[in-house]
Amino acid sequence: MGREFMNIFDEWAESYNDAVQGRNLEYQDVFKDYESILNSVASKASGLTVEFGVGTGNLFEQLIDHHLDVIGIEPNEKMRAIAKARFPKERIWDGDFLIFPELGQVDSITSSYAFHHLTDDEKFEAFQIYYDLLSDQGQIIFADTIFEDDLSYQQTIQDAEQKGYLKLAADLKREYYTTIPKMKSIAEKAGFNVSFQKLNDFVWLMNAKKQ
Ligand SMILES: C[S@@+](CC[C@H](N)C(=O)[O-])C[C@H]1O[C@@H](n2cnc3c(N)ncnc32)[C@H](O)[C@@H]1O
Repeated sequence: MGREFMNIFDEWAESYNDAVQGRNLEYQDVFKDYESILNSVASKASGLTVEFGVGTGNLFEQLIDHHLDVIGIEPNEKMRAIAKARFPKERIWDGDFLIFPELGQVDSITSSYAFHHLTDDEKFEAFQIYYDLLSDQGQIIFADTIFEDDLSYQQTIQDAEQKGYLKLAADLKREYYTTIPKMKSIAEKAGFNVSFQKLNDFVWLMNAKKQ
């Protein structure tokens, strides 16, 4: 289910929006061009759109601004409460990438800064679920930290340690960041054509379309 990191978000919920605005030095490069990254996701979505890992609702807001019919799924109670307070009339439900309320068929599955909470096996499980959930022209549009290869992953951890960014280094070691070749293979095995676009030194846009 990938819900093992909920305690981190219990602590981070209140200050999360400071971090995305660059006020947390360690995460400045991770959140560089944050609003434009979210816009890259929202501008590709169409039709009935689900967002996983809504957090405080920043991508959710852009999806609404793009006039999409959106359902948000967020497992952390504190994060969900913040998003719900911002968008009281919208559908923001408890659930996670793998276990969520019945949605019917959807056209776009979106997420930002969240898919790395699943192991690679869970990522494959999620993509299998999404294949059945999506309409024929449906697509997955995720922005998340992902590395070009294992070497660049290890180098990024070393860089963070050398800069004294110990929280960032611990995060990179603890959570399930993957590489582009691994993610490409996961998506293709689940029946998708996938492309990747680099958005900053950490974050890539992944666009997976049903074959
Ligand atoms: C770094 S925040 C990103 C929030 C928002 N999408 C953004 O771009 O600012 C990650 C979010 O993913 C959620 N999350 C963690 N594990 C998850 C899971 N297994 N399924 C869905 N969401 C998860 C966390 O609760 C948190 O709200």
